[in-house]
Amino acid sequence: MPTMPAIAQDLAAATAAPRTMPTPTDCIVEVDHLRKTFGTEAALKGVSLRIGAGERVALLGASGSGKSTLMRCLCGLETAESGRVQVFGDTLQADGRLGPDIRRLRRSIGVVFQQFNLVGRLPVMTNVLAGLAAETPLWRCLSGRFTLAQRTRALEALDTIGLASQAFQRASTLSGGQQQRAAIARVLVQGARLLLADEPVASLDPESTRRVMEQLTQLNRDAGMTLIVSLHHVALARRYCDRVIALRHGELVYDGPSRALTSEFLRELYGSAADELEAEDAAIGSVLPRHSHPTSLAPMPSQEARIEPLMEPLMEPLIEPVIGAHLDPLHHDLPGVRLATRAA
Ligand SMILES: Nc1ncnc2c1ncn2[C@@H]1O[C@H](COP(=O)(O)OP(=O)(O)OP(=O)(O)O)[C@@H](O)[C@H]1O
Repeated sequence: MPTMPAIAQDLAAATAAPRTMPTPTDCIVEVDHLRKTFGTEAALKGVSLRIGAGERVALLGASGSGKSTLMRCLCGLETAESGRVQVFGDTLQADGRLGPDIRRLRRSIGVVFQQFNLVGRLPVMTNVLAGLAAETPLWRCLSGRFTLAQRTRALEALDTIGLASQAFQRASTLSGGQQQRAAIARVLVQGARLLLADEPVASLDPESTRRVMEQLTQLNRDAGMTLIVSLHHVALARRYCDRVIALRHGELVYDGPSRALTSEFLRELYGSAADELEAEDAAIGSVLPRHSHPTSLAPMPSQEARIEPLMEPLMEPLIEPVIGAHLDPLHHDLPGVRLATRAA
C-alpha cells in the first residue's frame, strides 16, 4: 500500500496545471520548521510552508492533527519552541519568541474562531467596533466614544455582510451564522490583510455554512484579503479554496490543488473518521452552489442609500465601552482591553 506522502506526491504531480509556489516577493506567510510540543505530545513536527498574497487556502486534517495550533502560531497566540513564522516579510515569532513588531503585525491579521468570540450582551455594533481597538486611544475604547467616521465604518462593514439592520441588537439575539458574520465584519473593519478562520463553520447549519463561506470568499476576492481557513468538510475546501494544505499527526502531508484530492487520499488522511465525514460532506454539498462565483443579483440601492436610514443612532456619541474577555484575543495584550476586562 502506498504511503501517505507518496500518494500526496502522486496527486500533486498528476494535476494538469500545478499551482506555482509563491515567489519570495509575493509571499506573505512563511513558516519554517515550526515545532510545537504540549507536554510530551508534539502538535507540530517541523512544519514549513509558504502562502502568497491573495491566496485562498484550506487547512485540512483529522481532529488533533495540529490545525488550530498552526493557526494560533500564525497570529502569535501560541509560540512554538523552534522554527520561525514570518508575516508580511517581518518576523512574527522565531525560536519561541514573538518578534518586536508583533503588535503592528497583529493589526493586519484578522482571526475568526468557531465560537465567534462576541460579547453576547453588547450590541452587534460594539462588537464590530472592537476591531478598531488597536487603533483607538484607550479612553475612547473604555468610554465607547468612537468617532462618527469609525462608527460609520462599522455600519458599512455590517452592511457589506448583510447585517446592518441588526447593528443595534444584542449580539446574543443573532443566530449562529449571523454571529459568525458579525465576527467577519469585525475583521473587515480592522482592515486586516490576512484572515485566519479556524473552523469558522463547525457549529453552523448547512445554509449558514454556505453563507459564511461565501462571505469569506468575497472578502478574499473583493477586499483582497489572503484567506487561510481550517475546515472539517472536504466539500467546502474543494468548492471555495484552490489550494489545500493537509496535516496529519502534526506533519504536513499534502500541499497542492484542492481539485486533485482523491477519496483514497482522504481515507488515508481521516482514517476511521472518513465515513462519517463523507456523510456530512454529502449534506453540506447539497446546499452548495455549483460554482463559488456569486450569482448576479438584482440591482441594489447604493450602500449610502441603504445605511442612511440607520445613521440616526450613530449621531449619539456614546456606543458602549469595548469590554469583555472574549472580544478579540489578538488584542488582549492592549492595555485598554486588559483594563476593560478587569473592570467588567
Ligand atoms: N493547550 C493545549 N494543551 C495541551 N495539548 C494541546 C493544547 N492544544 C492542542 N493540544 C494538543 O495538540 C494536538 C493538536 O491539537 P489541535 O487543536 O491543534 O488539533 P486540530 O487539528 O485543530 O484538532 P480539531 O480539529 O479537533 O480542532 C492535539 O493532540 C491536542 O490535544
